[in-house]
Order: sequence, then C-alpha cells, then structure tokens
Amino acid sequence: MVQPDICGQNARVYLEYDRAADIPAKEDGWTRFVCLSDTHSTTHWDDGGRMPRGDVLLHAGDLSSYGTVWRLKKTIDWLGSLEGYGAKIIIAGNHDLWLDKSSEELIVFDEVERTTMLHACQMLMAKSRLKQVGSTYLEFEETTIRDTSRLKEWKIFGSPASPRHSSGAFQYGTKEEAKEINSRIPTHTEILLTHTPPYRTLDKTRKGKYAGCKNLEKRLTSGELQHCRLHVFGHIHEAAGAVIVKAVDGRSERVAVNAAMMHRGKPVVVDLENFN
Ligand SMILES: Nc1nc2c(ncn2[C@@H]2O[C@H](COP(=O)(O)O)[C@@H](O)[C@H]2O)c(=O)[nH]1
Ligand SMILES: [Mn+2]
Ligand SMILES: [Mn+2]
Repeated sequence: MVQPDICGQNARVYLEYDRAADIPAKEDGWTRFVCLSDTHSTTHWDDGGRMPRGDVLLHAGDLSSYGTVWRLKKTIDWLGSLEGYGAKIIIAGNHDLWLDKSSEELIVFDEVERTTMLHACQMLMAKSRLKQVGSTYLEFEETTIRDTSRLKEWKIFGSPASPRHSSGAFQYGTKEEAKEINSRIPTHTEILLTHTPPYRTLDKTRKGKYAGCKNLEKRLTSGELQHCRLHVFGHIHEAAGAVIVKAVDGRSERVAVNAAMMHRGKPVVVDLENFN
C-alpha cells in the first residue's frame, strides 16, 4: 500500500502509485475524488484497470483534440463506460470547439454543416443521455453530489473558460471578461472545476511562463471562495501535480490539483473528510 503524498488538515492526496490497487481504501466519513484532465480523445488510461475508483470522477476539460464531434464522442463514450464511480462530473476546455455554441471559430463552417454538427453535439451531450451513464456536464453551472454513504452533499461548480492563447473554445481576452466569468462561481462552492489554473499555482509552462488566470487567483485568495476545499484544473500539461494552498488567515485550506493526464499519465486521487 502507498502512503498519501500530501496530507492536509482534512485532506489526503495520492500522486505516486503504480497500480490503482496500491492506494488504500478511503476511510468512512471521507469522500474520494479521482481527478483527471486533458485526455484529448485518448482512452487507454484505464486499460488493465489502472484507474483508481472513487465516489466522484472529475474531468477538467480538453476532453477532445481539435473539438470535432466524433472525437468528443470518443471521450464521452469512454467516460460513460467507466464503472465504479458514484458520479462523473465533466467540463470542456479550449479544445472542445463544438461545445462552445457561440465560438466565432464556428463561423468558418457553412450554415448547413454548422447546424448539423451543433445538433449532433446537442444529442451527444443531452443531459438525459449522460445521466444514463452517470455523467454530468457543467458549463458555467453547479450541481450537487453525495458521497457513497450519502451523508455529505458537495456543491460543485464547473467552468470551461481559459485566458486566450491562440484560438479555441471558451476563451476570454480581457480583464473585464475574466472578471465577469469568474464572478459566476457561487461563494458556497466546495469543489471547483475549471479548465485554467489560477495564476502561479501549477501553471508554469516549460518556457517558464505562468499562464494561469490572474482574476481567478484573485477571486480564490480574496476569501470570497473560502468554502472551496478542492480546485481541479488542467490546461498547462507540463505543470501537472497537486499542492495544498492555505488561506491568508490560516483557518482554511484547499487542495489545488492540475490533473493533466497527457503529462502524468494517471489520475490524482484526493480524499476529503466530510464536514459542512
Ligand atoms: N504560454 C502559454 N502556453 C500555453 C497557454 N495555454 C496553453 N499553453 C501551452 O500549450 C500546451 C497545451 O495546451 P492545450 O490547451 O492546447 O492542450 C500547454 O501544456 C502549454 O504548454 C497559455 O495561455 N500560455
Ligand atoms: Mn490540453
Ligand atoms: Mn487546454
């Protein structure tokens, strides 16, 4: 059995393990989150049962590469096929073009193709269809889930947005846009799922640039999101990992996870003790 790589006041994080079975079972009164991101239409991650199971599977976007509907379908079908999770919560990222209905990039397609593809995407992501395979897609919205004991209810918010970097879906270019987008995160959020990292947390590119969102960082450190105990993101593949971030007053802390699979190759497992 492996030991947690990081321990917080009420959190345990598993990063380094060879086999899913090496991670000890979660304790009673805790919720296990299995975090992944940036799978980009690749679906081999669970071959041989390598992915740990848990109460909640969280996917922080870049579900597909190049955003075509068939590539998106590959990921949605794969996630749907995974068993052993009480809930699966997913968001989009900048690659998931056809999920961003208002993207200016869709204008290059002619009207018939655009309408056909948007309809196919709508069918693929229909809430009722996803519900049948235990998945919930969040696009600037929240949901609640319960751990397997059903005693604790977690409030989860998901945002696919990221700062503009070349072209892509759900990107914002100005400080004002960033502020408006991040203001949509409710103050009672306990689990936050965003595609972008916050500025200076697991967001350093291989060229040494901190590419995370400055406004998101400001919102998180302002104290307004003091109930947030887990923040899962991806996007900057090479910065994958996890850290514990303490509030300035030292009274609360959150686990920050960059769950980019393209870099780590396995999910980050986070156990949180249940309390309200
Ligand atoms: N300097 C920046 N590099 C960025 C930014 N966003 C992404 N990236 C780099 O691209 C890869 C892949 O990202 P993806 O969204 O195309 O999958 C990422 O790992 C970074 O190296 C950015 O805003 N600034
Ligand atoms: Mn990516
Ligand atoms: Mn991305």
